[in-house]
Amino acid sequence: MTGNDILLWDETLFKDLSVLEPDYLPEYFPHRDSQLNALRFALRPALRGMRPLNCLLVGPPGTGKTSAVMKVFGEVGAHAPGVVAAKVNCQIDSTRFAVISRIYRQLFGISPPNSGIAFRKLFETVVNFLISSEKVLIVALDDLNYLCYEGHANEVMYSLLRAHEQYPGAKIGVIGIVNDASDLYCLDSRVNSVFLPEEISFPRYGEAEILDILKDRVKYGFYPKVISDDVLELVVSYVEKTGDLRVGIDLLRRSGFNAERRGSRVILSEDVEKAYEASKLLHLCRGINLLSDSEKQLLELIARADDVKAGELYKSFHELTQLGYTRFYGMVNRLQTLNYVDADFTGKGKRGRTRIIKTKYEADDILNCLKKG
Ligand SMILES: Nc1ncnc2c1ncn2[C@@H]1O[C@H](COP(=O)(O)OP(=O)(O)OP(=O)(O)O)[C@@H](O)[C@H]1O
Repeated sequence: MTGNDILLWDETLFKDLSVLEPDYLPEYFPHRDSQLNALRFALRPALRGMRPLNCLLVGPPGTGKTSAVMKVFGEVGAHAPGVVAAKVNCQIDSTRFAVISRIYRQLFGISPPNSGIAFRKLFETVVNFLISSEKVLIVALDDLNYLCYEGHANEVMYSLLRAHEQYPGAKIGVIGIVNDASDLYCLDSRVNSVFLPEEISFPRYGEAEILDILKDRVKYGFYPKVISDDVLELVVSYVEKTGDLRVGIDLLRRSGFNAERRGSRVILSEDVEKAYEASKLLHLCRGINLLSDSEKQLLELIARADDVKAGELYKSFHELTQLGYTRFYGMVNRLQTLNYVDADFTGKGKRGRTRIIKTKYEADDILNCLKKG
């Protein structure tokens, strides 16, 4: 190591750390042109004062769904004075009152009166504003499945989508964002018959796409020559495992901190390897956090049991939740689809083949995420 390789105490490797923050909305947003265009097309009627087409954005974590909506909302804000947009994170705001409060705050820039006001009153204030100002409202419901888990999805969707029936002249469109369309199992026919969304799919990014996107973050986030092509490729290989770009951005940030901690001017593969231990949990914990309470209980039973036979697992699950076999079976399949568990038929049971269920991650990592959630 030469003197030049050593970082002085007041020096940093980061040219602009904000570029590596999770909520940063990048200028360069490649590989999502068709999804952005589909969104723009669906929202186009709003620019002419009409209700837009509703949309459902579907794709695994970290594939750019939220960012795509924020990009298009930015365009709408800049070019369409007759349209107002609001984004609600349903993980945080999971009741009808919380959703409308969030919308209120984004429309009026102030919090609604917080004591004693009913949902109906708040909703009417929003709708009356839309009617009198002749504005169209677009609401993005991020992680919409959370409203299903909390049992509020139908009332929220119903209020927004059928507002025009009760308040003629109200024009509201909804963009739902989910990881998996089957997460919306709870929507009833009254909602489905008006939601009828344009489904826009966000597939996992491939290796070349991940590299392209991360190169841009490296260019603006770090000083030149902080990360070599080889080390960046190592980062990409880790991201490829999950397809979650958030892991990649987090990995770059943590690797930079690790190199700084060593007092080095360059990020080495050891900094990335060390950072991955923390970053990989980011993906896992976020995914686990999105599961319903019963799915979390089931995953916890599997993680605690090591390898477990399906029959035994069902017995413990039923004792814990009182849920029946059909729900259990559906949840095991979902945990398998999400890649948290293996549930293959192996060995022989007394009455035929047995299904052995085990986690695909370290049980401790899963239990840690469940504890954090
Ligand atoms: N095409 C892209 N170009 C540049 N950055 C991207 C792109 N796609 C995603 N990102 C970045 O990856 C991170 C995750 O993206 P985003 O939050 O939009 O994903 P998501 O699909 O909404 O994830 P989740 O389902 O977990 O909420 C963000 O920091 C975002 O800026």
